[in-house]
Amino acid sequence: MTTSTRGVTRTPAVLVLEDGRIFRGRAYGAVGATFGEAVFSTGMTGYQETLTDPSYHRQVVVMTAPHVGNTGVNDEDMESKKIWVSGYVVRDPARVPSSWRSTRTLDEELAAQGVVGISGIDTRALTRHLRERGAMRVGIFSGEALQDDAALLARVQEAPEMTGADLSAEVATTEAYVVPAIGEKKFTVAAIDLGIKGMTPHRMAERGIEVHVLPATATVEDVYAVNPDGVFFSNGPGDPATADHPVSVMRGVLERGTPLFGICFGNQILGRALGFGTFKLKYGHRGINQPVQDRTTGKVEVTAHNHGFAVDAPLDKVSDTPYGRAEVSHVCLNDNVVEGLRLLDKPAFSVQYHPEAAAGPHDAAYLFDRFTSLMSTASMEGQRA
Ligand SMILES: NC(=O)CC[C@H](N)C(=O)O
Repeated sequence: MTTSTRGVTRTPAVLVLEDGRIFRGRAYGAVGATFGEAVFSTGMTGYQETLTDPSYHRQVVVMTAPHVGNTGVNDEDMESKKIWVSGYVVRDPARVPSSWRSTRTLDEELAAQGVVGISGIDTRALTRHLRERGAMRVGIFSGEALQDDAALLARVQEAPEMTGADLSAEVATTEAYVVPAIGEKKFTVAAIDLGIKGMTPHRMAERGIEVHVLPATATVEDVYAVNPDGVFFSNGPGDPATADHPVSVMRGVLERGTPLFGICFGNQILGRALGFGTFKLKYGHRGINQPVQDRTTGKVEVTAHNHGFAVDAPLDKVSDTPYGRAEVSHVCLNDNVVEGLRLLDKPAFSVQYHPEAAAGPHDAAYLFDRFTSLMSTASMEGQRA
């Protein structure tokens, strides 16, 4: 038996960073070898939502919270059908989960899904290292995958980098599907799935929106075939610089002036569609307590984040774009990173963070209401025309 149902195992494991720093611990979840980009998340709760967020595809997530797995795993909090992180790093796994909703331990779930992890390492030291040196490639090795350190390091250095990675098609649906409105149907939205989280269509459905989730490969014609009142671009993994197809679809939507909303990858795509660049942050934002200011109201909200890239747009001026004037609507108060964009002459906006709040605070839920009111206004104008 190489893993234990109680999160405690004596099977040695090693975490090797691409710059040669090594941490030794114990296997957690599946035993074997895995690779990805090492990133840290500061969320103290919500690990199940983090693990199943498709935006974490090809990332090895380091939890800064020292005790992980306390509430076990249930069937309700999944953001997608499976765990997407490529590896998981925790300090001290819970030995006995305690929640009335829990049906199994986190360790069992990781093992059942073949997700290689490591526990018993100094996650604070690892996080400080990533904060100083930046997110970088990493490997976790246990069981038969253990070799001498130099051989493991060579394997890590051969793994693909996140910069330049085009990953949406690896996580998105291949078939369109519909999430029905809850209660009276008021609007139809075409949602481009670049790695969508389950809570996002749900938040729209709660507001009377019927959501047609379309594959990442959907064309402008596919979008308008559902006769949408609004178009949504989802979160997703990878480097936004590679997302040429969604950028061209979004430009088609902007040309027609249909109400448009984007979250995270969707914000980066709006940035690119408007002609701004995107860049890789040194170590990104991942957690559920990031302060963001909505510059349109001055209010500060506490928000959920998971992004490693950001839009490069001027904070202090309105920009002229091919689709009219645009401005930075939201900014992160920790580091002044662009957290939202809006057009002044068209009903289009986006945020870099996660108003669907899975997991996370609900401060930003008003953004779904903003999208709904853009659709209401557009439909009233349509009736007047
Ligand atoms: N959650 C997301 O949509 C992440 C977007 C992008 N992959 C990034 O890391 O910045």
